[in-house]
Amino acid sequence: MKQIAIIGASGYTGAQMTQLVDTESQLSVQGIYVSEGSADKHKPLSALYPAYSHLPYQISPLTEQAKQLIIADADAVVLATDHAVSLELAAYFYQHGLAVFDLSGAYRFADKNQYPKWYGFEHTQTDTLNDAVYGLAEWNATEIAQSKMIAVPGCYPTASLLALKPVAPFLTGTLPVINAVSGVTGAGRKAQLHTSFCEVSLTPYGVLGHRHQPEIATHLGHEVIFTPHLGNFKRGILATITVQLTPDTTTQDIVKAFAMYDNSPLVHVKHNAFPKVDDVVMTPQCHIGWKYDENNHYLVITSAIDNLMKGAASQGLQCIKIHFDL
Ligand SMILES: NC(=O)C1=CN([C@@H]2O[C@H](COP(=O)(O)OP(=O)(O)OC[C@H]3O[C@@H](n4cnc5c(N)ncnc54)[C@H](OP(=O)(O)O)[C@@H]3O)[C@@H](O)[C@H]2O)C=CC1
Ligand SMILES: CC(=O)N[C@@H](CCC(=O)OP(=O)(O)O)C(=O)O
Repeated sequence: MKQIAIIGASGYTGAQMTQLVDTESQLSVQGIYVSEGSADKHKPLSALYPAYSHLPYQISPLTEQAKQLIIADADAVVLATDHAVSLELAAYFYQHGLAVFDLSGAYRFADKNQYPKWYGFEHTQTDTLNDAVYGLAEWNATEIAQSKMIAVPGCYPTASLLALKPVAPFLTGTLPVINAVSGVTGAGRKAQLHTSFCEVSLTPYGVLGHRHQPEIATHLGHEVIFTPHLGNFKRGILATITVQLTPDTTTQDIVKAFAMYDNSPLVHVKHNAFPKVDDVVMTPQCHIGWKYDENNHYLVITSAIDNLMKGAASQGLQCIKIHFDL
C-alpha cells in the first residue's frame, strides 16, 4: 500500500485527486492539506464538495509538524498547488526522499531560463529540476518509472501533445495551429472576476503569449501557434489542430502513426469522426478524431479531455501507478 499526501486538496484538481486516490485499492490517502492560513483548514472535504460526502477526509493545514508527518508516513506527495508554491514544496519533499507528482508548471521545462518569462520567477531549485521528468503518461512511461520527480503536463498541452506527437515525423516548416477551448474549472477554484458567471462568454485569451505554447513546443520538438479560449462550461477541453504535412504523407501513414495508441486504454482515436467535450467529461480518457486531405496535405485533428482528469488529476494518478508499478 502506497501512502499519498495531497497538498492543495481544497482546490479543483486536489479534490479530484483525493477522490481518485481513494478509489485505488493499492493507494491510501495519508492526508489532505491546504496552506497554514487557509480559510478551509480543519474542514471536512465534504463541507466544500458535498458530492464527496462519502469521503472521510478532513483538510489539515500544512504546518511544519504536518510536513514532518508527511516525510515520515507518505511514499509520495501530489502538489495541486500554484506554480510558485510547488516550486518550493516539490524540492523540499523530493530532497527528503519522497516521490513528487506536481500538477503545476514549476518543473515542466528542463531549461531554467524559461521560467522568468513564462512563470514570473527564477527557478531556484535546479538540483530538483535536473531530475524532473515530464509526466505525459502514454509517451514517457520509462522516465516516469525511473524518476521520483514528475512534472505532470498542463491540460492544454496534454490534449495537444497526445494529438500531435504521433504525426511529428510528418511536420513541415508550417506551424501547427492549435485552437483550444477550456471549461472554467481550468482557472481554478478561487474567485476571480473573469471567471464569474456573468462575465464568462466564449473568447480567446493569452493570444500569442500563453505559457502552454512553449510547453507544447518544447515537448513536441516543433514550434506551434496556440490560442486558448475560455468556454461557458465547467469541465473539459476541446483542441482543434490544423497542420500541414510533408507532400509524400499518405492517409495510411497517419493511420499507422495513430496506431501507437492501440494498446493505450485511455486514448481512443477515430478517423473521419470527431469527439465532443461531453464524451470525456468526468473520465480519464482522451478522444482524438482526424481527417486528412491528400490533395493539399492538411490534417485536422480534434482532441478532447477533461481538464481536471486527463489534464491534471487522472494523469497524475496514471503517473503514480506507472511509477510504483501498480
Ligand atoms: N484546473 C485545471 O484544470 C488544471 C490545473 N493545473 C495546475 O494544478 C494546480 C492546482 O490547480 P487548481 O486545482 O485549479 O487550483 P485551485 O486554485 O483550485 O486550488 C489551489 C489549492 O492550493 C492550496 N494552496 C494555496 N497555497 C498553498 C500553500 N502555500 N500550501 C498548501 N496549499 C496551498 C489552496 O488552498 P488555500 O489557498 O486555501 O490554502 C487550494 O487548495 C495549479 O498549478 C494549476 O496550474 C494543471 C492542469 C489543469
Ligand atoms: C481556463 C484557464 O484559465 N486555464 C488555465 C490552464 C490550467 C492549467 O492547465 O494549468 P497549468 O498551467 O498548470 O497547466 C490557464 O489558461 O491558465
